[in-house]
Amino acid sequence: MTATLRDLGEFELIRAITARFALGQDVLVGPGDDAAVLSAPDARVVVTTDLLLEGRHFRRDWSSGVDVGHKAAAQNLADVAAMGARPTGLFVGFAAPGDLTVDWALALADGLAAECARAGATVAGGDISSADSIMLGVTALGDLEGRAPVLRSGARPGDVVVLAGSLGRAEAGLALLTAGLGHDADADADADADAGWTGLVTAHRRPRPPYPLGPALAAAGAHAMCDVSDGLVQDLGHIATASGVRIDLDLGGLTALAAAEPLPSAAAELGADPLDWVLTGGEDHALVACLPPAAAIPGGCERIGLVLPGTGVTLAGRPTAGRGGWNHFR
Ligand SMILES: Nc1ncnc2c1ncn2[C@@H]1O[C@H](COP(=O)(O)OP(=O)(O)OP(=O)(O)O)[C@@H](O)[C@H]1O
Ligand SMILES: Cc1ncc(C[n+]2csc(CCOP(=O)(O)O)c2C)c(N)n1
Ligand SMILES: [Mg+2]
Ligand SMILES: [Mg+2]
Ligand SMILES: [Mg+2]
Repeated sequence: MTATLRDLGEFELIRAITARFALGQDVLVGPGDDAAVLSAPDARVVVTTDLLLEGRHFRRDWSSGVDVGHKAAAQNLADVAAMGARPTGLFVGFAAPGDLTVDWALALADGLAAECARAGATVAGGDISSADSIMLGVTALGDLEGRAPVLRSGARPGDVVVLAGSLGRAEAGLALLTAGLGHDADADADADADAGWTGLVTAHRRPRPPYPLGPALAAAGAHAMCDVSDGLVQDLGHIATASGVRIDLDLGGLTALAAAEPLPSAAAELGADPLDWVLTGGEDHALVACLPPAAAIPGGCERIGLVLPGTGVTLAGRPTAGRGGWNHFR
């Protein structure tokens, strides 16, 4: 019989989970005391928090515990990188039903640890409770290393909009799973197994934000930056509003992204528009930044648009109305 959380009990579970987390270079006191202690030589610490709920952000029949751990960490670590900071520590609030297997909970811890390792961070603490379905509340910290934080409000007309990371792939993977396709893709698929439709499903299960490019874009002089959690048009809309500018997207560049296999073949199978996935798909956690025109674009980033006077987000000068993104209450 497989042991459940009820069998193990809260404190043995905490012991088993925290044994999976190494003490990171920035963590002076990790899990085990009333609070953690992190070093912050720069004294400017970035802090962000996000929820991840079963049924809303993931399904247990579509994602393994390791997958959910990767996703919960990535969702928060990308926000740290989007401020131009280097991720340091993660705090994980975890609630689950008592009949969840211990194996699932420890797989979650392994996924969290592995994604933290991708970003150079570690899990420094958390909390555990019981609940009717799985709920994760993750908080991430990062070090600005002496740089100024890159806000949503700093874009200026003339800036070039650049993209680091992928767009539309997680949304395509979700669409495949929803249609009952890709469900057979191995639930423990390695994040590097990114060929074909399996790679799209993997992108939904384990987003791979380009963490080092957050600090790199900040160092290159980015005026504004955010990660794409809800969809490119919607998230750039936040930059446009906060900065009081218009952002015009290049049709050619985005069409090329939508034309890159396997997006078009998956879209054809589902009767979907791959450009819609690229423009409105969330959860790839790419980084988008507005760079001054003279700045060198860091390797791994590509130009996708231009900042202009005005308001809103346009595509080759045309309104993007009707192309929105994820909204929890609509
Ligand atoms: N319940 C809340 N209380 C206080 N501040 C909040 C709350 N929810 C969101 N915010 C703040 O609003 C801002 C925007 O939050 P939002 O969650 O939209 O951004 P995000 O985390 O980058 O995106 P996403 O949640 O889609 O990944 C952030 O500064 C966040 O701290
Ligand atoms: C089972 C299941 N159904 C739907 C979705 C799609 N989805 C959920 S939340 C979100 C935006 C980002 O979340 P947040 O804004 O909370 O960070 C998206 C695109 C999913 N991932 N899993
Ligand atoms: Mg949020
Ligand atoms: Mg964000
Ligand atoms: Mg959101």
